[in-house]
Amino acid sequence: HRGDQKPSPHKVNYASRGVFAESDIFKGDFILEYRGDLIDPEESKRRRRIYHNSLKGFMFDFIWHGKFWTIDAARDDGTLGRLVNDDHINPNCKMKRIMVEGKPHLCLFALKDITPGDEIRYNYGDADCPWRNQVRIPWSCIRIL
Ligand SMILES: C[S@@+](CC[C@H](N)C(=O)[O-])C[C@H]1O[C@@H](n2cnc3c(N)ncnc32)[C@H](O)[C@@H]1O
Repeated sequence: HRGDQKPSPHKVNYASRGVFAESDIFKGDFILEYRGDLIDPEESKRRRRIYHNSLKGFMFDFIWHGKFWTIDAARDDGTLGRLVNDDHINPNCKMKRIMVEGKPHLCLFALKDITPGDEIRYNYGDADCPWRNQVRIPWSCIRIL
């Protein structure tokens, strides 16, 4: 859905995409995975150098076994994880690191019951997210779990 077509309970008025519940989701439910390329810091740095600013906002940095990793979801593969927006004040879900066959996956779980029409949002973390200060710079947010 586009955020400007469906009313969001968060009342943030920016022209962008977001993810909205179509059915009931219950506290603790798995919602979706943040899918993309799992890359190391060197590759992450290389891609950040060549990416347009608008693509950098799809790079999700996290720490796993004491090392930095990135899931790069810049390529639009049709999955929804890359379209979920930030809410650092009252998020309704949380991104967690899940190990599957020795590799980390980023999975979103409901923090509370979510009803149809609610926008799905998680806290991007201690990130430098310009929109949190009401400054409209629509690019680059580095998330660190
Ligand atoms: C992973 S994308 C989320 C999907 C994005 N809204 C889109 O349409 O592609 C992250 C980007 O979404 C935007 N974004 C996420 N949360 C936001 C918020 N609370 N307010 C304004 N922009 C937000 C920022 O541009 C950020 O770099």
